Amino acid sequence: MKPILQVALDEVELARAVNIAREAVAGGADWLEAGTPLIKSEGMSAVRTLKNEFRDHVIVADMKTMDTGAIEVEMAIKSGAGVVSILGACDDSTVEESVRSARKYGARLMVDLINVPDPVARAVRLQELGADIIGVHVGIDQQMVGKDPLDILKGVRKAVTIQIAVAGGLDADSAAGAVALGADIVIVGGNIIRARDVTASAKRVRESIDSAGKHYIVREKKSIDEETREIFMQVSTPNISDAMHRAPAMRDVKPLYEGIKLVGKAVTVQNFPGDWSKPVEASDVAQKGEVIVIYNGSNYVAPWGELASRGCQQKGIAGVVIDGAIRDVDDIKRIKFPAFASASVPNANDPKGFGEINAEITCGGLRVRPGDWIIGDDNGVMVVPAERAYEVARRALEVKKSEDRVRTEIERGKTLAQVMDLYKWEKK
Ligand SMILES: O=C(CO)[C@H](O)[C@H](O)COP(=O)(O)O
Repeated sequence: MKPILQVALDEVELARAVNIAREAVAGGADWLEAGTPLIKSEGMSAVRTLKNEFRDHVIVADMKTMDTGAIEVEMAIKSGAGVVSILGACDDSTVEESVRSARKYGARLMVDLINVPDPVARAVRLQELGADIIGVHVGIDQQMVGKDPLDILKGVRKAVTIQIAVAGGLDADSAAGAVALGADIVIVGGNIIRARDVTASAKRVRESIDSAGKHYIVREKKSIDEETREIFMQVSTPNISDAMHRAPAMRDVKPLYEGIKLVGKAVTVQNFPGDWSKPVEASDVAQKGEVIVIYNGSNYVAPWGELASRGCQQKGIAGVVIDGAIRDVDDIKRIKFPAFASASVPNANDPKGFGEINAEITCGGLRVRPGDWIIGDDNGVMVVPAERAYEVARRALEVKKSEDRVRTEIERGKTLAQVMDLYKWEKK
């Protein structure tokens, strides 16, 4: 049996969802899911509209029901859903009521294991209760902190015989992995619906799952730091700011030249104006890929210049960020060493040995601790606390994906206000 490709329409605008669904169907989507955000925003009319537009496709209503199973399942089925999804975390009585309703009105019941403490035991129980499909699902917020549905799938597959659907940040590669591990249905949201070319992206997933048994190779997982760096290299500082609830960048700290992309963990320096020992000694402390971040305390005397930059470049240090002045701007530009500063002056003064390396500092108005992630580009410099780096990177990537989709719609002739339906979402 060919695996089923279910595309989750996690949109808030019905018209956009329908357009995306059309493109996804052209790429090979089998089932279309009215995602929870769409249902919350548009209600059952989302399910009704999808059914009317796509008569030959199964419409899945991702109700995420936690209580009153009978009513919610009934209303979804009567609106056109062929599959209704409820939460496995609910009470058994809610599952039983949902099963009764699904049987009565002729649809299948999917039960979603999102956030269930013991997914294997719960899956066994849900099968006993009459669920038709088990949903192995790692939610979007959980994905952002590194959880992976494929880690749960193996155990659940061994424990139940009913169909299994898998969801949670799947792309062409991991969707194939899910099929290779025994999934019958793969649910893909973001990686299809937010792609610049939805049809091409759905097609990639389609081909990948259809040949999963033959070609799938389990890839080694990268370290969190490696993955974090790779993602930060792909996103912009505006993406990161948006991902951090519009957090500010370093104030007045600007790139020395256009086109810099700086990513790395911070080695910090608290300096005193008119001294340059500690900033330059930090080049001996910093490792390959790290960023030296200096609070200099003055825009009128530079603790850093071309020679320090050359030494760092030789060692593979990613760059320097200075709240304060820099010098030798022309030479630093010529050797293309990534540098950000708030001013440039010719004078440096003397090395004296005051200050401290790897203390907590404030740079451009932001707190920076050793090991925090620093990301700089043409827009400015963002600081991401070490303990949230992976999560912020993943969220920034989601922001980028959403923007890619919005860009496509603008290129087709709409304004940003129209694409986002800004008027509807103004605060009332
Ligand atoms: O139900 C959901 C979130 O709760 C999503 O629809 C599901 O996770 C699929 O989307 P994605 O592929 O973006 O994770």
